[in-house]
Amino acid sequence: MQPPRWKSSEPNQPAGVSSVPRIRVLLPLPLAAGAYDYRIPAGMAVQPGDFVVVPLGGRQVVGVAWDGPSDPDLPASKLRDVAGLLDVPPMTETLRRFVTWVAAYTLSAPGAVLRMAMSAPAALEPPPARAGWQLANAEPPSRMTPGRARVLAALRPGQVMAGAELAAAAGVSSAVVRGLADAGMLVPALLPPGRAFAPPDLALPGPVLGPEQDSAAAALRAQVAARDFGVTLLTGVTGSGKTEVYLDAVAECLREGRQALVLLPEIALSAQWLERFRRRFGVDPALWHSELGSKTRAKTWRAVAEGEVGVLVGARSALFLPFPDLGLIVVDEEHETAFKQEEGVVYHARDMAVVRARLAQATCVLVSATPSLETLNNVESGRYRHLDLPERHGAAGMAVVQALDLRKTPPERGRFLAPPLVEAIRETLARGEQAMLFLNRRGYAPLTLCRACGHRMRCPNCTAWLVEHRAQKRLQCHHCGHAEPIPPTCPECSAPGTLTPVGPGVERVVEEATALFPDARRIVMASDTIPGPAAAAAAAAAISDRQVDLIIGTQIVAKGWHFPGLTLVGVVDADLGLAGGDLRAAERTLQLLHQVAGRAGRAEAPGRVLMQTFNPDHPVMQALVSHDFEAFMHAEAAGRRPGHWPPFGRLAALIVSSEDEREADRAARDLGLAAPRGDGVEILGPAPAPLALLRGRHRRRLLLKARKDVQVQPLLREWLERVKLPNSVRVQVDVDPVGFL
Ligand SMILES: Nc1ncnc2c1ncn2[C@@H]1O[C@H](COP(=O)(O)OP(=O)(O)OP(=O)(O)O)[C@@H](O)[C@H]1O
Ligand SMILES: [Zn+2]
Repeated sequence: MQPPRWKSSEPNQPAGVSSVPRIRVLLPLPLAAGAYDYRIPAGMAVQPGDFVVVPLGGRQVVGVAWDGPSDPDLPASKLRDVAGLLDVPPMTETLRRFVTWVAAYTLSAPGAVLRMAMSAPAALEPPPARAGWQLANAEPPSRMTPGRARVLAALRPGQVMAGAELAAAAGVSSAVVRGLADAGMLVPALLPPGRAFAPPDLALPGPVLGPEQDSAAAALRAQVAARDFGVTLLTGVTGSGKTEVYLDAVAECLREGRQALVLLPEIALSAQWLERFRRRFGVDPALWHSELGSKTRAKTWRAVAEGEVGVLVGARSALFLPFPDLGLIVVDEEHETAFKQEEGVVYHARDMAVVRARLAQATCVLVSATPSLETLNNVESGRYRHLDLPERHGAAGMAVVQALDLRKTPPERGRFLAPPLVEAIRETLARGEQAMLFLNRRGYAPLTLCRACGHRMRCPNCTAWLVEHRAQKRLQCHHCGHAEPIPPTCPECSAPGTLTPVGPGVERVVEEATALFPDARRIVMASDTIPGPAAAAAAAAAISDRQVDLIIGTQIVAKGWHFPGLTLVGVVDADLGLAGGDLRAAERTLQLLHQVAGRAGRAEAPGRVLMQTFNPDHPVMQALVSHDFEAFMHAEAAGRRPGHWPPFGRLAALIVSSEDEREADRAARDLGLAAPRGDGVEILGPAPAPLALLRGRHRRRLLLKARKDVQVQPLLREWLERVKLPNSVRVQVDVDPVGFL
């Protein structure tokens, strides 16, 4: 093993009971036990943070030397040796503490969290060295051509250049370079590692900020320059320039020589954001999301660890990247549920961003036009600062929002667009402007029903209806991916041709719009038509270039798009998110509809938003019409405070699941009987989850509701320890649940 570049070669003797030097090593595996002890062999120096190779059973595993004392009762004879040290920058103490913190908060195995911080295994191997050519100290060759002379002149003594680059610099073919090597004039040499990411150009002028933007930006810059922990909520109506303002803080962070991380809820839909970044800094930021190829992942992870990445834009998992000195974390659209990870380690990236910022002595900026009640409550209690941009940038005013009462002006039979909306689209298109129709439901129809017997087509694996996708002529489950052809007869009563689609999905709206506006150039934006970042970028470009008149889509269209020609937004079913009785149903519906509405009228031409609803008097509709988000959130707070619902109390959910229904019931009952009791603690359930069957597993839920001053983690830990469950039963713990399915 070569001495690593990253440390002195002095062997260390960590505190231990015996004279045998030992160290704890955390492995990226979901082991409940946490770190294991290993012996440090003579001549090896291992410090907490070092990436090490250790034996585990019959395997060699890469882990991280961890903090804390080793187990004094473990005899030295039981210890196995650390097998090797990897040539990677060690994991910082900040990141190690973050891993430990997240594990404790979410009740996850520390190794499961560590795995998220080591999510690019290939990055732990040294980057492949590339070979190039260097001048040899040799006699000039007997045959000297002008081409050969140019090659030799292109290289300074000691300089190494790649063959292709050298040939290009000399204007010769690569055969000429090879010929010189054969003649002994050039010798192979290793190229110095190149920079994988170009540094952002801080000399480029940003936009001239308006007075309110300017004072918000100045406050953020000061916070970043203070190099101290602090959280700021940046609010402002859609189109007020929040992005431009926080990019100023990013620039300040780079000037401080620290790294900046920007979390976006859906990085695949961020083409316009990336373009803006490029304009501002002259380079692309590093990216991090689940669709990166493994090579790019490895390259990015390594470059982050080596401090070479100034700005990284990523999805929630980017929080676990090994930044050496993070100075700023921005969480854009902080209210978005996409920041909640629901599988594996269940965590909320917005909340964990605050934790990582605190551990790193960094600034955290939460950005939204419609912040969550959690965040507003933190502003109210003085924990977070608040900066607000009250107006749209430039000439644009806020769009006029109207609720369209479907009871008064219903659509024609079998249609879904009410006459006033149809008329508004017609006028908009006639003016040469763009219109958008939004329905947050994929497919053609959410339900297929037999007209003869009333049978509903359901998923065999989930508590869910099958959704018709007409283009594929299939019924699909949106939870488990089950798909089947549309049967010619009803599977229940065998009546032929009686299966009927009920309700609209976005495909059905497209069908209706096509019939109504056959000449309009349409684009459909749903996850099946916009499968990835490239498709999203192409769609955005086509809309910006005015190659499209009518945009029809699911929540993809609500994202931060800036389409100057778009003046009308029609919401096909504004009531959609209100059903279900979820704690945050109203809040979330408002946030989503506000965001869609915010796409209209962002340039000079005024915008208009029409929301089709059966509840025009609902507080959500009223808040949207009056643009009074604040009053709505006050009312929300007033509704939640007395019952100690979040953010005025704490929640944790246990989801018990098994392939065997009775086993799931038994386990849920046993957990219910063993539930913690006491002052300020309440247990709701067990009860079947709304998705009582999901991917073939029967699911039961228990909810622990506690007063704000109660620490729920120890309660949960003791609770789970009290109950012995069969291995086939899974219990998922969700601290601060966002979804209740
Ligand atoms: N000071 C400025 N000078 C020039 N252009 C600006 C300025 N501020 C904002 N803009 C432009 O106005 C548009 C809206 O700004 P931005 O996207 O930052 O707003 P936002 O508040 O983040 O919007 P949303 O919440 O809808 O995503 C963008 O095209 C942006 O480039
Ligand atoms: Zn299913």
